[in-house]
Amino acid sequence: AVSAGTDAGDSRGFLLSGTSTGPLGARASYLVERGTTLDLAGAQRALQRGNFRLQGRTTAGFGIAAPPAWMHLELTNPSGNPLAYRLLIGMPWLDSLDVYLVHDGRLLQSWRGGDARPGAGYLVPAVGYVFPVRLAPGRNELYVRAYAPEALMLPVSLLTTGDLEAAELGYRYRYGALYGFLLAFAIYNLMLFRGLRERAHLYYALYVLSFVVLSLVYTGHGFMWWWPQQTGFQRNGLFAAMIFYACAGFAFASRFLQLQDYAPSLRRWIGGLSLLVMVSMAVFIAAEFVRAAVYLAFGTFAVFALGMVSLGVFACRRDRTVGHFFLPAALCSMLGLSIGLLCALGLVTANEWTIGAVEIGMMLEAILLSLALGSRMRQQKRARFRAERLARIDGLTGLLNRRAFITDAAALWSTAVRHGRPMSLLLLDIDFFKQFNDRFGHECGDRILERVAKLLTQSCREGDILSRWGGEEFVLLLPETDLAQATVFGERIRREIECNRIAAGFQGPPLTVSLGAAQLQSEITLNDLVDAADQRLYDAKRCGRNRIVPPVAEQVVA
Ligand SMILES: Nc1nc2c(ncn2[C@@H]2O[C@H](COP(=O)(O)OP(=O)(O)OP(=O)(O)O)[C@@H](O)[C@H]2O)c(=O)[nH]1
Repeated sequence: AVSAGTDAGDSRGFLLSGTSTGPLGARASYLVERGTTLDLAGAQRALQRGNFRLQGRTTAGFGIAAPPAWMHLELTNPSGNPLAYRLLIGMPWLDSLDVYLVHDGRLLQSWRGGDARPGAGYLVPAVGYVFPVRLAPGRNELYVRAYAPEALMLPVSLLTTGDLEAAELGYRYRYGALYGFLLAFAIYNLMLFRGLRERAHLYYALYVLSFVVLSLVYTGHGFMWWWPQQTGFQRNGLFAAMIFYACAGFAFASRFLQLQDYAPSLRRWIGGLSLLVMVSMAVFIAAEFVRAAVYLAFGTFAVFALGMVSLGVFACRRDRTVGHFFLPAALCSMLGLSIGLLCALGLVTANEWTIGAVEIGMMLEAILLSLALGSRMRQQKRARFRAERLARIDGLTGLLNRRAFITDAAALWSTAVRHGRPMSLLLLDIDFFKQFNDRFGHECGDRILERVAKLLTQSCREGDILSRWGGEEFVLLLPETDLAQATVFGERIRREIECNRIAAGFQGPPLTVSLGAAQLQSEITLNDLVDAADQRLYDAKRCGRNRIVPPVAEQVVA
């Protein structure tokens, strides 16, 4: 939205044409205020003495924890009429900003801005400080004194009202999208944490939210809209959010990369250092050690940028699948963060893209991590499903175990009781299994159990519940089956096992089974039904084995 104006001035001045100028940093000269504080007259004298220096960059940078700096810019209006412009100092986190417009050596107007002063005068969030200047015909001079203890840069340009509005609109869309996306992502992770109780989601939500707070502070959105009078909060909020962002990021990385499984001491170190950094920052803020807070915040950021990528590499080297998702995501955000840091240190020229690199990196990271979290969730779901399945299954026969039987039977039980439907239970026990085991060995015993299980599975109808009750005992719950039908079914099984030569291959007597059958009666529990069948199984054993009780002929009396 910004076009370069006509430049026919000398290396320090700028000839205005009425259109927007590009960044004017290379046209201005600068003086860093060391020791004594200068007022306008002092700055003018320093200029005359030749103490102002060119930086030769489109945007001047003074690094972190820098003292206040002065800028002087000559603007020549060659037309016969005043030119109205918006002077844009594109740095929303300046603590103090004094702008003086001098014409023919006379002060025409001055403005005061900066977020160390209550009220958000002249601040346009994300865009910077905007002053309405009228540049009279002839030679105008701008003197700007700026101070930002965190990181000082001075992106200066003159915009027409239309170009400024277009730029503002662009920023509004950009931050609307950024905050909307990140907040939705944070809420999504908080909900996942609530449902799954997995702390990686909580830490990620905190990490994203602290970035949003950090961005609200440094773009001035928070100061403009929510806390225009709280200058202390504006300054300390930045330091606190920087530290919290890094610590939440490390906590998330430790958890997400499951460091506790293969690098528990590294995890403890990260936790300990994070705590130390947070406590130190709290002390610096309370004691108003601003320089110490600045160094700690930026130092932590640098360690964070390196640390996140190193953790990703470490996890990949340990063959952790999550590392392969994490590393590219961390690379995106850390690249953005590093560009932002270099920009703050004055090592990279500040512009819309270098200052916004952190946000772009953060968006990319969130997108990549949402894929990673999704895949991790899928993996965990599969593992949980496997574990749940294994917990229900008898390892030898592959049938349901006793616990799973009781759970599954409960559902059928209540339906049968509610609707007065018949239901029966068969308890089956292999005869003389001990002898068989003793004679042919435990291994052969196992094979027999597997074969009996297979035969029972093939004999069952859909809807029956078959389970290994324990040892060489099996149970069958038969819905929609009365006692007569159950005993017929049980008898068929008994005969099949007897004739099927289950124990073929072993030179021994044919394998037989005994069964007890019982039918659901009103007012009894599943336990009662099992007990009744067990009693009959005992009777079957007592009466010589290889039979079902009640026998098929007695169905009517049961
Ligand atoms: N191979 C094998 N044997 C098992 C398993 N579970 C239990 N057993 C054996 O099954 C045998 C059951 O013996 P008992 O309870 O005396 O019953 P039985 O020999 O079948 O005699 P009756 O039931 O009275 O006909 C024991 O020797 C157990 O060690 C298993 O998973 N594999």
